[in-house]
Amino acid sequence: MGELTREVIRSAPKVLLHDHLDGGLRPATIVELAAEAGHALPAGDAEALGQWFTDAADSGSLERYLETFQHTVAVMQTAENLQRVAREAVEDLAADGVVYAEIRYAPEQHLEGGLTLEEVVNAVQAGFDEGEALVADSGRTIVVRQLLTAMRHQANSRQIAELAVAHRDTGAVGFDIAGAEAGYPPTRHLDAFEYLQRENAHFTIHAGEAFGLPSIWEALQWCGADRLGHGVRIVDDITIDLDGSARLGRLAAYVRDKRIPLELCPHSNIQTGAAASIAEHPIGLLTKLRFRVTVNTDNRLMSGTSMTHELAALVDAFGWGLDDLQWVTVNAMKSAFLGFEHRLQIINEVIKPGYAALRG
Ligand SMILES: O=c1[nH]cnc2c1ncn2[C@H]1C[C@H](O)[C@@H](CO)O1
Ligand SMILES: [Zn+2]
Repeated sequence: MGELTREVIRSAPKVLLHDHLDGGLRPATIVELAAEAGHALPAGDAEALGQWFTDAADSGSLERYLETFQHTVAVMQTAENLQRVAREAVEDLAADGVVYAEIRYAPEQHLEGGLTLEEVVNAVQAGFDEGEALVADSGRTIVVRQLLTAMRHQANSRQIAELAVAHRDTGAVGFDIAGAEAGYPPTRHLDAFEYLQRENAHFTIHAGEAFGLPSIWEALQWCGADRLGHGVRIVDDITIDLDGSARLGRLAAYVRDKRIPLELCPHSNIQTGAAASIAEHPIGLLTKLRFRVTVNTDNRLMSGTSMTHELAALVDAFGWGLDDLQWVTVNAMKSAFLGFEHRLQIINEVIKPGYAALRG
């Protein structure tokens, strides 16, 4: 589709469900805050630092990818810095045409400067509020909510789940677990997930990224996840016959039948070795098979990406058009943890009119 230039994709309304706050800082902000905090960086200027992050994250291993976060988390240890990073994330997403975003981070990783968990969540919320207001002043609109993540190798998930429930009416719409997947199955945190279910709360689980079907199965059938963070390895349960037809195993059929949202993050998967290239990424197959596909950035800094960049790559690789972009956007909005009426309002008043205007 010739008319789908980057500028058209940028101006199209987009919805982002899987974006890490500590994976999306501006390199210039890290340089400035690291100097103040006395934190040594692997590169001295913003451009070189941005390049260092994408190179270092490009290792083919999730564990090595995650090591780079030490340099972002190090500058997110005061309320002032957290608020700034959160505000800038909202501004950057709005400038990229994102109209709704759920941004996640692990509060337990931001206590080294003496903040309490409560203060961390409040500082991030202050940044989101400030960002939304600045964006509104500039004539755009964006709605941003928090997801609180617990680290899967730690033992704080129940406490973080309680924190998410405590802030459910003040900006936090859900919970997540993240970190190295192999060796840390989601059932380690069953207590947290059962608590959330009793509280009628929403959660997603990073599963099926660096580890395959057992992780997805546990996340859904033991833990009760509403969505799958990545979930890309559900393709391991799909067989393509010689005539090209697809056969779904029981788990893949369950995921599709139940419309379980897949928070796919194509460029991140290439960096961590979960996919070889965009053209070979399972998102092509999963879209054809009508899974509940959503497109996400994961870590804009480490993956050198944006929603526009992710979608442009899919347009190039799979010939996606405006209908496909609208489909993944509506899929994502339907799958958001925001209340139903608010989701519907964004679909009907922002997304659909936005795409209609682009069709001219
Ligand atoms: O793609 C990911 N898989 C697992 N863990 C991740 C991924 N991206 C970021 N994280 C981790 C590193 C961050 O410090 C943490 C909270 O955002 O989540
Ligand atoms: Zn992630």
